[in-house]
Amino acid sequence: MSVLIGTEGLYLAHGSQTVLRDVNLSLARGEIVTIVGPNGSGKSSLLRALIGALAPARGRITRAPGLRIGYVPQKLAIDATLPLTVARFLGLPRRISATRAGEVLTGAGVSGLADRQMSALSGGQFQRVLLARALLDTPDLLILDEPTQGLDQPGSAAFYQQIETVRQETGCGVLMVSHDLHVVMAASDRVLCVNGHICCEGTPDIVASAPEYRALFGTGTRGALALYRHEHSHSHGPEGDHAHDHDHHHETTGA
Ligand SMILES: Nc1ncnc2c1ncn2[C@@H]1O[C@H](COP(=O)(O)OP(=O)(O)OP(=O)(O)O)[C@@H](O)[C@H]1O
Repeated sequence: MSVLIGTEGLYLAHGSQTVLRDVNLSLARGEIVTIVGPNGSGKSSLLRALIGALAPARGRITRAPGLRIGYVPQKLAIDATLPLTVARFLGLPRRISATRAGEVLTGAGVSGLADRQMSALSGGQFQRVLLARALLDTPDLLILDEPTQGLDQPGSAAFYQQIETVRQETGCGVLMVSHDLHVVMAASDRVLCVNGHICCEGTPDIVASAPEYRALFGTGTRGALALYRHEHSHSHGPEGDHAHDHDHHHETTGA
């Protein structure tokens, strides 16, 4: 198994606030791993650390030599008044050939969009274009932060299907954050459930039946709007003797 990226005892902080504790993970080529967890649980911070945009407060991140990462951000605001075609957008900041633009758009499942205006794309098309941009460097690892935010259920399912196709065609590893619990459970090889630390992890079946996951998300994840209540209390050794109680209400949209 060829490990692409891993962490050992990783702690992340914003200023004096520790947002993630003692994260140990590893991701291999060809795997699709999804991170789930409530809002503010540290998911985006973890992705940002893995791409090198947030320095560890403690611990280590190891990357395979020469690892190429393609990143799809959570949000990308483009001025709607700016005339910018999809092909031009893909060529920022480095110019690319029309052939290459066509290739990555095809890889993202939207081959006909090159000449469209970015401002005229639907939410789903926009996300596909961001995916196409992430494919430009032929990444070994694709990292996606809530790539289906704002998409409806069929749109989300189609997007994840495209990720699966990319994985099959390129053999890359995929790490993504998602709130689409039902899709996550169907589309991932492994799931990491995060809430300030990794609460539980494993195959979707194992995670879905883990008490920590059920405490966060309940037993049914099929509703269009899942209201979940998180109450868990546990302690971690040997140094993390923090017992904590959470009592949050969260709304997950698009689930
Ligand atoms: N740049 C920053 N400066 C200060 N605090 C930050 C920064 N980014 C995130 N945080 C804080 O770190 C914590 C974790 O945020 P993060 O964005 O990693 O969570 P998340 O699980 O991705 O949340 P969501 O599901 O809402 O996207 C939150 O309390 C957040 O307010």
